[in-house]
Amino acid sequence: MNYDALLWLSFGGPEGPEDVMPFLENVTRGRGVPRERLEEVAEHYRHFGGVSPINRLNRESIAAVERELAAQGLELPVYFGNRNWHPMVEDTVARMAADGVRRALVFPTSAYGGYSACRQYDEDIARAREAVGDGAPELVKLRQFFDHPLFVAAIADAVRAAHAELGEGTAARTVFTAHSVPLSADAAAGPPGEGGHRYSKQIAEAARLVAEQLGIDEYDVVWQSRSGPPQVPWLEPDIVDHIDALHEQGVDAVVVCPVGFVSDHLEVIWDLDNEAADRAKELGMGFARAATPNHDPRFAELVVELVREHTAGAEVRKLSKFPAAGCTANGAPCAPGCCEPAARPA
Ligand SMILES: CC1=C(CCC(=O)O)c2cc3nc(cc4[nH]c(cc5[nH]c(cc1n2)c(C)c5CCC(=O)O)c(CCC(=O)O)c4C)C(CCC(=O)O)=C3C
Ligand SMILES: [Fe+2]
Repeated sequence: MNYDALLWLSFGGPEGPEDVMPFLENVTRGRGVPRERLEEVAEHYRHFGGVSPINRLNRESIAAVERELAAQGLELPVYFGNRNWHPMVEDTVARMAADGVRRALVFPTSAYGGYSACRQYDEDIARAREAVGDGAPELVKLRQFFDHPLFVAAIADAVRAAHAELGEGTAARTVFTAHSVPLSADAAAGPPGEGGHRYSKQIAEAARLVAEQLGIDEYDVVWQSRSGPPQVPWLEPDIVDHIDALHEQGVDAVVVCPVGFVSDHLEVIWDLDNEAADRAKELGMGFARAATPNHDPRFAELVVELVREHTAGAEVRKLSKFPAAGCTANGAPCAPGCCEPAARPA
């Protein structure tokens, strides 16, 4: 096999109250996020004792992937590194080099394109290799998987289960959510010359594929967890406002599916299970939240299948017409100028 390891690359999250502010400062450095927004988000973390579930969830997924690799007879050690919190990717890549890893595949914990969901993970790879210097391993990032049949099937089953939770006979509206991004970032998503909006178009496509599998014709795609200064426009509507709008239209129950995320990290459990669920309750609406795919056995199978595309010539399975993007070496962008970051406020 031409690869020595798999690097699991994620966002990171605090693991105690004293981590919260330094973590948030890492996330927002140079991004013009107002102090009040940081204080507000810090409160969300403190509500859970300053511990985000994201690192634990990643460790659980890694264990499942290790079992799946072993079951398929693949000997590939898995390393874990994050963009914003320990284990930091720079430290992990240094350890990989010390362990003699020459070439590794990288699984980013985001299924989509766009700056925050794809290109920023390339930047993390480049930064980590640069920090290690000579002897840093070659790092090949796995492709976007929002349209992979295993991903779509796992989410479709989760949406079906959430509808079942509300009970037979409840006609709940299915609402897909993803992390909002600045409109300028979405406009710049994708290779130059394609018209942009790769991120929001891929979210819409994933939602369409899930709805199609379930035979659902009526559904919505909305956004959550907006950040940044209030004067900068981000993708809308927000899920909480959308619940109000559905209520006004006479909809009496919703199933919310966070199709933009792979695990129940803090933005899912705060923004959906608290804020959106509370609003639905206030309005007397039924509310159920579809599980994210990380605990579904198909998620580990998906990761191993993406690995096998590189190690065993496995078929590149995908359900959409979007090109298979995001697979790059050593942090290069997919194409020059692909998914450039939004202009930062001075
Ligand atoms: C597209 C997207 C994804 C999905 C792709 C992927 O999964 O990678 C994602 C995931 C996540 N975002 C997360 C947390 C945060 N995101 C923030 C801020 C921001 N997110 C953005 C976008 C995205 N974010 C953007 C454009 C900003 C503004 C700052 C900037 O321009 O970069 C902030 C700052 C405070 C605030 O919310 O204002 C926090 C704390 C966590 C971890 C939660 C946990 O700890 O469990 C995860 C998985
Ligand atoms: Fe975020």
